Amino acid sequence: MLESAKWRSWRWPQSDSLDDEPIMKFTKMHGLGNDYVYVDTFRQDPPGDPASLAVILSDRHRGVGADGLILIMPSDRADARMRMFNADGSEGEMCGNGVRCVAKYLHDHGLARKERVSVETGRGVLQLDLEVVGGKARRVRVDMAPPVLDADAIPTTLPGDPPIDVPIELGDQVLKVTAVSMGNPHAVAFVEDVVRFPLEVLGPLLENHPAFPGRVNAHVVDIVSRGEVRMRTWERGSGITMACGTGACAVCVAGVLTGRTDRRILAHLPGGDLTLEWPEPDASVFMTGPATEVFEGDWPGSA
Ligand SMILES: N[C@@H](CCC[C@H](N)C(=O)O)C(=O)O
Repeated sequence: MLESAKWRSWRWPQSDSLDDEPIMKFTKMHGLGNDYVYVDTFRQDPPGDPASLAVILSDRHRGVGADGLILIMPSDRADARMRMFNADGSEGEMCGNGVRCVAKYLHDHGLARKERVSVETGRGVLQLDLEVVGGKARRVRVDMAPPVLDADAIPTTLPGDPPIDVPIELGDQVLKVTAVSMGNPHAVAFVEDVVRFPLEVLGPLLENHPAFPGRVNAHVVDIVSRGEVRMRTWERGSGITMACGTGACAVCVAGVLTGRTDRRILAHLPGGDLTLEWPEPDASVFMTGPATEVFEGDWPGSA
């Protein structure tokens, strides 16, 4: 067969397993490029196996393409409940960029048409204040609850409550990490230059380090000033992402605990900026940033 004819008769492989699936409506949203497929289970049944669905939908070549899946569900304690699944199908207790998008969805889609909404998460019920412009929520300020600093609860086997600047070995490198939980676990390392840091190599080593029995979200940070930092993230279960909201909160807390930053900071992430504030030791951390809806779709599609 001529080379050109061979290509004309070749077909993209189709996945048979999708043929009999019922149509599921979804909304693609992101906070600073940290993107998820959102499924509203107020208006349709929840998917039977959200962990497997998260893996399929997140695939950037054969799926919708996302850092994971977020279910927006009815709650008897709040305006809605959120469950989040990483791209590898593991469930995260909390997602800062995700919860801002959930609040925007509740407002813009008429499920809670008000400027203060509550969302039940693995970190408890959180309160979120919306900045509404032209009838749509654009920015959201979230009361992220106080950080968890007890090593067993983070969880980590590193010494200290919390562990502060503890050296750990990653391959042939040593990195000093501060561990904080915002409902989900974070390890923060202050480095010289976040852009030059080999996050794609050391991120997975830190995520899976034995000192973190539940794995960990890994962040590298460099200090611009006492009120401004740059950070990059390797997320547990999703790899490098453009932003991590809970991670930025953990960076704010780690900056204060290590004496490097003030209690209010502007964090520059690859996807944009977040403002973080931890007003006093036992207080909540407050996170402010944008939430964006990109498009709605059906899964599986009609092709
Ligand atoms: N992107 C998120 C965090 C998502 C969960 C995380 N990967 C985990 O497993 O804990 C954020 O914006 O906070």
